[in-house]
Amino acid sequence: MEGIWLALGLGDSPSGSGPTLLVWLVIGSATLLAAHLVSVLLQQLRIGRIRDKRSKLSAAAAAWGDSDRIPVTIVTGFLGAGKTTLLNALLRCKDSRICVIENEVGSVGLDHDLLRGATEGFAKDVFVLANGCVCCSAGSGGTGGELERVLDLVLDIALATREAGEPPVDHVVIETSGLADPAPLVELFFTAGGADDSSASPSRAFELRGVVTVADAKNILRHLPGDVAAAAGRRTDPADSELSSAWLAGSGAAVEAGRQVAFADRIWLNKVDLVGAEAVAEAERAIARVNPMAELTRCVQAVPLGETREKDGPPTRGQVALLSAARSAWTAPPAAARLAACGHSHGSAKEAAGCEQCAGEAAPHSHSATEARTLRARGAVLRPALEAWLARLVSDGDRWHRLYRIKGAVRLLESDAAPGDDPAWAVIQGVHSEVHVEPWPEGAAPPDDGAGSGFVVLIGRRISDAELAGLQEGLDACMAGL
Ligand SMILES: Nc1nc2c(ncn2[C@@H]2O[C@H](COP(=O)(O)OP(=O)(O)OP(=O)(O)O)[C@@H](O)[C@H]2O)c(=O)[nH]1
Repeated sequence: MEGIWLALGLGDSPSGSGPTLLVWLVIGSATLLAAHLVSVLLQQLRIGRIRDKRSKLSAAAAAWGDSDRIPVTIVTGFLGAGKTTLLNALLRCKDSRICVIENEVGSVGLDHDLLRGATEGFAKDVFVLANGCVCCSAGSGGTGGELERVLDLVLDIALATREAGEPPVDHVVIETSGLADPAPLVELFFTAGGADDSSASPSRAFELRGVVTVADAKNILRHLPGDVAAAAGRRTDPADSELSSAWLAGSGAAVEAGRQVAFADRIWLNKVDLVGAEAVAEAERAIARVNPMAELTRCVQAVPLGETREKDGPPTRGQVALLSAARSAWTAPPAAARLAACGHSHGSAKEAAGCEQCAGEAAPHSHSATEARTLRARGAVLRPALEAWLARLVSDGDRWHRLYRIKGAVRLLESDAAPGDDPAWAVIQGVHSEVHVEPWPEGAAPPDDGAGSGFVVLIGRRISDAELAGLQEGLDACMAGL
């Protein structure tokens, strides 16, 4: 044993302690190795199970007739444009069974709670993608991205309901996060649904009906690349070729907003109540420069102008028509344009030039330095203090420019609350300088944030740690009793 001790380079074995230490070293290494082997084995078993399931679903999808395909609509649009408002209306379509696949940005999700509130009493299914970015999780190959697994699940439900003779799934609506690039999603369905598709992947059971982009009439010019916006207004008018090359190169603060408009079949120009006629026309010109093919509809609360919708009533005829857009209404963009529009982070000039990853569907990428940061509520907050803090938050310096979206769920006490009163959950909704505290939707479950006391998610650019710490202090100061 002394010899081994010396061979290990540990010097002389202190009498009595050397062999014991060595034994512990050997036991420790063996335990680590065993744990690693068990984890690899479990992972392999899991992959095996997923592959098994996928091949069963693939076989079912291959036998699925063209007319049986489940229609899919992708609803996209920049942060705060009104996607959830539109979905809440669509989910009240009593006569059809709609599956919603919901994807959110931020470490704590909120939209699905709000959607669940809307689905109370209706036969709907809402799936939430745990991964922060639907465009990064789609089509990652192997056992499939997260979206594909959710589609597997929807297909499974569709097969089971069909066998049981229950009402079939009529439509799948995928709501992307406000920061998603819809291109990989569109490609997932485009490559899996065509008549020439021989891959028989489960996504063949779905048929993309269209991409609906909700645009915020008040803020779209801020989000589209500056040169596109400028060309739509009265300031400059660069030649079309210059404009499109600048846009395709990914200039501007939020290149995703440009892509969302670019991929649309239909554009819901929402929130026209917040701006004048000239600003609406300017927004429409900017949109048309990016995507002159899309059908454009002016809306308030995601309801087309000229239609009325009762609160909590069924969707309007125009809203329902969104779901029935024919597949022929859209075409995949030319590959060259997709590559040029990439704007992803590349590790090398070679990658950037060829960008094969970006031509694929699962390349992780940066979001123009846009990020979601979370503040934690450490207890119930007082409404007047919260409202004053929110007003300061969006009026301090240039912050409102950098903050695209504020979303939160807090437990709120009114100013006249008496000791012992229970706080009520409330929603914080903010888009740039506009921020409101709204009642929690009736029937919606409280958010599951782990701590149960609420949170505020800030989505924007250049939110430093120091700034975040200052904002956390501000929120802490809103706590009742502090
Ligand atoms: N004034 C006005 N407000 C609207 C309109 N449509 C929606 N809103 C409000 O705008 C805020 C954002 O709407 P959402 O439907 O949550 O937007 P979203 O696109 O789902 O937002 P993200 O999930 O952050 O991407 C909410 O407070 C809505 O009530 C509208 O037409 N006019």
